[in-house]
Amino acid sequence: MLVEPKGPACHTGSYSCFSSADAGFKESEPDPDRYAILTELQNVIAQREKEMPKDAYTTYLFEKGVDKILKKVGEEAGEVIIAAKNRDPEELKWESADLLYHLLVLLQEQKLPFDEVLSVLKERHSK
Ligand SMILES: N=c1c2ncn([C@@H]3O[C@H](COP(=O)(O)OP(=O)(O)OP(=O)(O)O)[C@@H](O)[C@H]3O)c2ncn1[C@@H]1O[C@H](COP(=O)(O)O)[C@@H](O)[C@H]1O
Repeated sequence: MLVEPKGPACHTGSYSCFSSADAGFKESEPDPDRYAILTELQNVIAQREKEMPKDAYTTYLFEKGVDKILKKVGEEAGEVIIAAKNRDPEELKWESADLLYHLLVLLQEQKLPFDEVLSVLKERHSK
């Protein structure tokens, strides 16, 4: 169940009880590990491709092959476009997550390390 607080939800007056301060960070600073989920997800996807466990959705995608994965990337990109066009932030959040996941599956299928994509961004940024 999702609830949207109308004001501070924590007795400390914070927006949420789940503050980054609990993890040893100042609330004003972004958690430096906040993108670690991408690495974790990439590792799980690589593991799925190697082990192909039954009943895993990622296994299903690898079994179906590249055309299915490409179709999903296209579909999810389309859903991102629709959500943005409708100015629906909740939908946009979900569809963006779907797109990122399917993109990571595609990169794994193509044997293109996600690191190399990040390096391109870093290189562009540093110019
Ligand atoms: N992040 C995701 C993720 N995002 C989206 N999806 C799946 O992508 C699908 C998108 O929904 P759709 O309605 O478009 O597709 P569908 O009708 O279910 O399937 P299709 O027949 O269209 O392919 C859903 O089945 C979602 O479960 C994901 N499936 C898995 N993960 C993560 O991948 C990791 C490995 O998951 P498993 O492979 O399932 O163990 C775990 O960390 C998961 O949380």
